[in-house]
Amino acid sequence: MAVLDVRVLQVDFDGTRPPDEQLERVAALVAAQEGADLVVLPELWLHGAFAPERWQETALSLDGPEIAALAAAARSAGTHLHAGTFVEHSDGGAGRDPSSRRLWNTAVLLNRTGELVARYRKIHRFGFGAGEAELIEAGVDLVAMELDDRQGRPLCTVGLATCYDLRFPEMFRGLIDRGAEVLVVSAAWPLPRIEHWESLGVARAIENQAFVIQCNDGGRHGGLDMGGHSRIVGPTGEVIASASRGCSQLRVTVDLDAVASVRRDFPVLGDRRLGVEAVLT
Ligand SMILES: O=C(O)CCC(=O)C(=O)O
Repeated sequence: MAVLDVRVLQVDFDGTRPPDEQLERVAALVAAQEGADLVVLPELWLHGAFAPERWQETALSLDGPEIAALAAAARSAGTHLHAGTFVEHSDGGAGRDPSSRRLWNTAVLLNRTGELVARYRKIHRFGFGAGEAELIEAGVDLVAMELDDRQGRPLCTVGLATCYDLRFPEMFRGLIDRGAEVLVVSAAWPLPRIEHWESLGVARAIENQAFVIQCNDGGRHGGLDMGGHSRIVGPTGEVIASASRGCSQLRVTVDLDAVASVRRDFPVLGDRRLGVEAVLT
């Protein structure tokens, strides 16, 4: 039986803790996850989501000290780490005006030895023309990546998505077409729409017959209460584990074979009809 020991770390952010303290605290939590295959963190836990005024100042480069600290923590625990998302900058070269830097909301996946193996730049930017939609560049690439076991054998393929992406089912279809069996959603989803977070996570699991791992922020970002309710949903839509609000951790051993058996026993994915408009007209 192929299993994945998953730890979801629903960490908080309140804007008052200095970033180096926040980083140290979260890296220590990751380093404590010995025995995990995959640890997941939420969106913008270091910068603050809904705090766009902080993004230029706190933007980081993926080869900088913050990712190095998290890589050391992943290596120490011997786990893959979905490190959540960061405001990533590309400064376009020395001497360029920092206010004109390009920014992305970028998810980072590190392997068991701390090597950065995948980078996913959020494709769907939230804000309807303001905030993230105004200040952050849109990613263009879907990212699915194979994880391995402790002996280096293939374990499963994870597909990466961030927060608002959850509302766009076609993106998740693209991820399963790239082999994803486990869909990981890192988020800063606000409390007032938490029912959407829950329902959409279940919907993405059912329609794709895949595990969905949802890691939301706790605490307050930019004065907005985050909804928490991180969850792990199975490939028939069953909620395997669910957190409440605030700081919380989930630990679940997922039976990866369930994806193949659900897809074999109820093979709806084989009935997809691409180009359906053409068929209907
Ligand atoms: O879609 C939503 O309701 C929340 C999305 C969001 O907060 C985000 O992508 O940052």
